Amino acid sequence: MRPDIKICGLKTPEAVDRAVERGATHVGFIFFGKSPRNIEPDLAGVLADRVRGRAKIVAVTVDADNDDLDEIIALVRPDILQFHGAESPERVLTVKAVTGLPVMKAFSIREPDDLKRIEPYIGIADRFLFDAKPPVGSDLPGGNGVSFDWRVLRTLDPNVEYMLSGGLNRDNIADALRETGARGIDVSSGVESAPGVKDLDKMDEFFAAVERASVREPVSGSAQ
Ligand SMILES: O=C(O)c1ccccc1NCC(=O)[C@H](O)[C@H](O)COP(=O)(O)O
Repeated sequence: MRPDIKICGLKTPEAVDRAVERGATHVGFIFFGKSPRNIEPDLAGVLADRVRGRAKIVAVTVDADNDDLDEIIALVRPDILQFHGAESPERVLTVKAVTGLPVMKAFSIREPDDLKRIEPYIGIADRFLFDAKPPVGSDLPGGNGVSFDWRVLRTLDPNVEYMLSGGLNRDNIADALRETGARGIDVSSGVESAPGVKDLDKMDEFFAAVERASVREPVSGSAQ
């Protein structure tokens, strides 16, 4: 089955349009000043309006305070909040209660023990996003274009809903899907020509690779 596909860090109408034309189920906008993908909420709102109703609008923040979240929600009207910082389960619960929006909570993963950190969020976060640990010296908690060892997810409860993220690209997405069976995938650097610059051809190639991988997918567990 084709996974949900989130294209993250969009900044231009061309990139937003292409992502959704090619079948992105989610489009992500980054609100983090140090990121080359940072976008002002008013521009993100304009871009979101181009595809509203055709793809889920995801607002990505890092330990954002209430004022920043209020502004983003008012101007972007996201369908989902992605928390990519150290937001506590209590913070996730409070934001969900106040805003009525679902929250996808990101975790950086390197080894099996890292998965234990999701436990307090089960039943609270609506979905998880598993990303790689940032390289030493990186200013960014995400969008670093590095992968983690997907075999770590072998021990994960199959009922846990997550998006696989971190260093995905046209060349490794088939292996990633085969190894994890992820029902959602997320990409940023892998469809860029430079940090923060989406490459429409790379985006096309990524979607084509996902299609090929989804067609080849074995029908394990099926009687037919
Ligand atoms: O992408 C960023 O610049 C970013 C900055 C701060 C917090 C989160 C960020 N990205 C979040 C995402 O969902 C990315 O798509 C994810 O980390 C994967 O990125 P990549 O490894 O570049 O595909």
